[in-house]
Amino acid sequence: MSGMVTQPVKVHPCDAPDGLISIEQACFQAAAYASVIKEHEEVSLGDALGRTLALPIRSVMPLPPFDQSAMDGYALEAGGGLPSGTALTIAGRIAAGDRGQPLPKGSASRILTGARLPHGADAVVMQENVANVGGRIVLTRMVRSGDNIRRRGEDVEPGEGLFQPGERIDARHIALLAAQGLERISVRRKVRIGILSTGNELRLQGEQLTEVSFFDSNRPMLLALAHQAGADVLDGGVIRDDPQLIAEALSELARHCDLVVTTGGASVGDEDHSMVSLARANGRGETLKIALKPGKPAVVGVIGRATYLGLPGNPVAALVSWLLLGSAVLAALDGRRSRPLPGMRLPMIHAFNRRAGRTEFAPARIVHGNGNLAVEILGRGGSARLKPLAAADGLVRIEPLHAPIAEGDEVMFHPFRDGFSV
Ligand SMILES: Nc1nc2c(c(=O)[nH]1)N[C@H]1C(S)=C(S)[C@@H](COP(=O)(O)OP(=O)(O)OC[C@H]3O[C@@H](n4cnc5c(N)ncnc54)[C@H](O)[C@@H]3O)O[C@H]1N2
Ligand code: MOO
Repeated sequence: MSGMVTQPVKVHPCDAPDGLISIEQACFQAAAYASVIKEHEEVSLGDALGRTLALPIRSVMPLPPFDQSAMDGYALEAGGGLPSGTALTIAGRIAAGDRGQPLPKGSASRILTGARLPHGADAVVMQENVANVGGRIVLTRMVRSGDNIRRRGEDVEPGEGLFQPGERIDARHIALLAAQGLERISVRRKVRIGILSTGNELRLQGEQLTEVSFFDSNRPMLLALAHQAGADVLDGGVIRDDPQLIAEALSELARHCDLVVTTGGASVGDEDHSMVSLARANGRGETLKIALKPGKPAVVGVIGRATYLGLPGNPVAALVSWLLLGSAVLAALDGRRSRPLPGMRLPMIHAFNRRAGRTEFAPARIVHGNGNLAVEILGRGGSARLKPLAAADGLVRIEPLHAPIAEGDEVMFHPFRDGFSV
């Protein structure tokens, strides 16, 4: 994936059979229609999760803020080193949060983890490495200056650059910002995503089905994925296969959104209206044919200031296309680096026959084969099937030339998890 790529990606011939473009090229082309959201706002640290930093952040204080003990034990002056067998009298006790007293010469102070090192001490010996003998400690191993001390500023120096704009805030960033005492940060406005489904066959939940209709599942899925991605979401409903109606709905959503997503009508059938509707909405764009299975057809473009993504109608295709193209566009809108989906290589528990040519994604679950982890593909080839997708632990990604797949062959496995999306 490549949201922030600045040059076209070279397409390897193997990645692009029959004039299909590679996934990287498709992501680049989709992201090229998006420009970074300029507006930003201040939020409290408590509301910063999932937001994208708008301004750089420098440290305002050193971390740790003072020299402190890394262990429960005894603070002492080791100087050039104290050999095993050295005996020291115990003077005082300093717990975390105590001010403590300066260390008298030739003595050791009881100290607990996180407590400020007393004046005069330059090392801490762990309590496991001393013997207590009548109010004194006897070292049971050599202690050197600096042992078990966290130095002021060893983690963060004052004035050091911490984060650049485009950093997406998660719990780790919140921890560091909180340790700096920062209460509010500047983040970009949330991306606004409008989503609609197209298709005469589709009905909203609660509507009456006929013998030729069924319920729309893509729009609810994509609304959930957009929420998971931290966006503000607008529901554009279900629109009939009428380019004029679709164009009007697109224009309306584009007025309020940074990204408009449709599913259905991305392909070449008589009722595939994405491209025509885009033009009628005074947008511009292009149809992509991607070396991707499922998710070959997609339309990418722009309507006014909104980026447009026309995803294929088959539900698994819509999901895979969203995870690839959607994440590239969202990263570009958010001014973030688009990162690859997290994944790990795992062996297949079974053989899998397929045609070489396209990168293939398939729902899969993790199984324990001979005590090791392996993956099993679910619902073979069903890009319209929802149950295997819902039962899966993630998606396997099979490289274009990997065919057929033998039992034990390694494939990339991308786990589903909370926030799995973009
Ligand atoms: N002659 C060709 N036919 C098709 C091609 C092709 O290259 N040549 N590509 C196939 C592939 S691959 C896919 S994927 C689909 C993509 O088609 P569209 O994006 O035009 O989608 P539709 O035809 O409108 O729908 C496909 C399928 O998905 C169902 N669908 C659509 N929207 C929803 C929804 N919101 N919720 C649930 N299900 C939905 C729809 O009823 C169809 O069954 O085209 C192939 N054909
Ligand atoms: O996108 Mo289609 O088969 O590739 O489902």
